[in-house]
Amino acid sequence: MSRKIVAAAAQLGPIARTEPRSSAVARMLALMEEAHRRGARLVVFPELALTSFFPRWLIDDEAELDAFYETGMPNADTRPLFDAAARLGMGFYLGFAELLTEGGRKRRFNASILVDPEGRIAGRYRKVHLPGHYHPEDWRRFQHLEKRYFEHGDLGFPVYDFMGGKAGMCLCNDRRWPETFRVLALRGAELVMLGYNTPQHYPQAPEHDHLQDFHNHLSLQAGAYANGCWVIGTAKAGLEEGCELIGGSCIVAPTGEIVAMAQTRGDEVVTAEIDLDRCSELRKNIFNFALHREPGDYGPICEGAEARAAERDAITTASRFARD
Ligand SMILES: C[C@@H](NC(N)=O)C(=O)O
Repeated sequence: MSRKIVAAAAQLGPIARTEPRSSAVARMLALMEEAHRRGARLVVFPELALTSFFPRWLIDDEAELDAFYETGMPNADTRPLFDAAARLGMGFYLGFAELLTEGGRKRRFNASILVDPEGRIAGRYRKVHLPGHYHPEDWRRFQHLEKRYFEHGDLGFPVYDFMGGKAGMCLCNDRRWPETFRVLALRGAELVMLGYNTPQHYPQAPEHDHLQDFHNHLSLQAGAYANGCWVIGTAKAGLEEGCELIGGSCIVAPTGEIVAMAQTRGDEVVTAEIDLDRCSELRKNIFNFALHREPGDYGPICEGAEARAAERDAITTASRFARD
């Protein structure tokens, strides 16, 4: 049976700090309808797709911070996306900030979900590689406080049976780490979906600003090729609250070739037919893991896990939000 589906990357332009979720959702619904008109059955939205990219601000007021998070999914604001999925017979990926209370403690994650064409949640992911910093740094033009506002994702990199194939998720900075794609591929992922918010300006090395689009595509294309999987990467793009975000949303074939790419930094849909059976072109040949991979020589990749967890715990303990 053919495993071809038309898929879409649904790029969003900037979302203002005051823009209500209802407006962001209306924009996403319009993109979903457009993707549907082009025959798409799957649509990938960005990271933190419902709000402005709030880690760029130091937000001391806890209620103000909480307002950027979702405490349940679906909720009144996002219900229309789930209803549209069922009505149009389309699956989707959505990135959002997740807030839950466990054991009397607030837990915050940079999260994503997979929703199936019946409008049901079929998979969850919480961002593993959190970039940026914990303490505000005045020298920056804008902050990147993901380490302050999110815990390290506690789900690892799960893979789900989804729309006739095996699918995995990641979020933004995760794509720069080859381990993300490799772990997903070792679990059988044929399609990896991700959303991103990537500033054009990289404060620690501004001499790399002109390379941001290149590094984005380098990571996505290498991830696809070295693991023989399809990759769909979707940006929140454009000038958002004074911070320029790259676009370049794209669909990458298992050969590493970009087969569709956004041309703007605004709301834009790009589509391509993805044939999940094409993964075997790589996985049965140059990247036949069973035949050619040499895990016995990869030891250092997994060393230091306990020390790293202890470092993270120390930061979490220092967090006044976590203490509350
Ligand atoms: C800077 C960082 N942004 C993100 N949202 O993870 C990245 O693109 O790697």
